Amino acid sequence: MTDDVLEPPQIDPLSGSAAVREYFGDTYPRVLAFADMLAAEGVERGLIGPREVGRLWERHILNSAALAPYLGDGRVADVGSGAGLPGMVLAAMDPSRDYVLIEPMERRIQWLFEVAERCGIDNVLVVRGRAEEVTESVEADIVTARAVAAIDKLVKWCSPLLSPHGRLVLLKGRSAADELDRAKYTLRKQRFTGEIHTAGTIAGVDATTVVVLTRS
Ligand SMILES: C[S@@+](CC[C@H](N)C(=O)[O-])C[C@H]1O[C@@H](n2cnc3c(N)ncnc32)[C@H](O)[C@@H]1O
Repeated sequence: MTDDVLEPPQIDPLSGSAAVREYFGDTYPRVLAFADMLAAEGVERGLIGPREVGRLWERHILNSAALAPYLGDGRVADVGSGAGLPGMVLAAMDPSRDYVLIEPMERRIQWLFEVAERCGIDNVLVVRGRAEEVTESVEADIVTARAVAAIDKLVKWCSPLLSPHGRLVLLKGRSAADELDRAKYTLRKQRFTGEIHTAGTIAGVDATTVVVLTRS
């Protein structure tokens, strides 16, 4: 048996905190509705591990939100949305534009539809497929992704989805610099330049690493 099985789900102390409410402002109720649904059903539906419930805001909701300042204008497609991270969080924070959530697994697609409906996040278009299979039907100015693949692969899969001067905005861990280095031939071939940013959200929550790849 693992710790995951033995540890009961906990309530994330950040949920409902003044800092979180202030950070999300008017969009807090939509973000909260999604976070509550993920906390209530995510483990049973195989979307998150049991230990994630007690750290949902720091590790997942705020981590996803950290991408928001790097998006810029244009159409956004989130590749490999899974439980809705980061795409559903970003859509909940930004109701005035549409987000395309691309995900190949039927079970996760069903989840994303239910979240959109039950949480009133009606600015998402959920598309079933792998990124490299939907290039005929999706065009975006910005592609986001978290925990889907290494940068080299993501660029190969996602650049056909992007408009000519489009950007990839990726949540990455400490491996960001190594991944960029390993992707250098692909980046050069596809005319991307990369920047690494340290992106914070609220005080006391670890900053995360955001990689922005811009095509010239
Ligand atoms: C580890 S999960 C991460 C999910 C979510 N982005 C997150 O951070 O929690 C990876 C997700 O990418 C999806 N995926 C894998 N390969 C993909 C591809 N080629 N195109 C789109 N999605 C893909 C998987 O189905 C899965 O939902």
